[in-house]
Amino acid sequence: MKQRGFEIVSRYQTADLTLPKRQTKQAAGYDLAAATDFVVPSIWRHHFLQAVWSLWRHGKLPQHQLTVADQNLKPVLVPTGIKAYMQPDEVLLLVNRSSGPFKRRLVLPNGIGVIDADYYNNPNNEGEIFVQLVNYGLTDYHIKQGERIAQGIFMPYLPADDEELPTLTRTGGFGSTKE
Ligand SMILES: O=c1ccn([C@H]2C[C@H](O)[C@@H](COP(=O)(O)OP(=O)(O)OP(=O)(O)O)O2)c(=O)[nH]1
Ligand SMILES: [Mg+2]
Repeated sequence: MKQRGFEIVSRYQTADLTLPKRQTKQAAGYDLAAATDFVVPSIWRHHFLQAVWSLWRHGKLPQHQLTVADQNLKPVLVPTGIKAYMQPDEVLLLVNRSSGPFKRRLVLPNGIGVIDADYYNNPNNEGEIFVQLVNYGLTDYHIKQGERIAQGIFMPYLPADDEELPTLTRTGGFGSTKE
């Protein structure tokens, strides 16, 4: 019987993606790769430097520039083309590779991505896993399709005593529960 694993989402069926793999015998994490080439802009290069320039020229940061900068500082969501199925009492934790910051200056701004069991096949995006990334390096980082950008670790999770059971059905991710 199928317990847990990965599948390719429909929109990438013809894109020649490979399913996440563990690299060594006792590796805990299944490496997830980018489904497309993707540029992760450096936060400094485009925004911080512009702000310093503006401060130097005008002695202040105009509000419109702050608004634009804030929008542009939003993390990118890198598609993996992969969805994960698992048991109802399991979760897939999405964590950075240690080489993320070390070699690429890439971090997951959410720390750990929580991929819930009920995200799988949700009606909004089929449960495709996205990796949120921020590039704190000085230059833009060009991810190549197939480059491993994060790893997923399957874990069991525990419910609290006497909880009021949730009734909501997941329809998507990234704030789909409206808060
Ligand atoms: O790095 C991530 C984190 C989450 N997700 C997906 C899977 C997860 O099941 C869903 C919701 O994640 P989470 O509960 O952490 O985010 P939220 O802001 O609470 O969104 P929601 O209101 O949809 O629960 O988004 C990803 O694809 N990548
Ligand atoms: Mg949530």
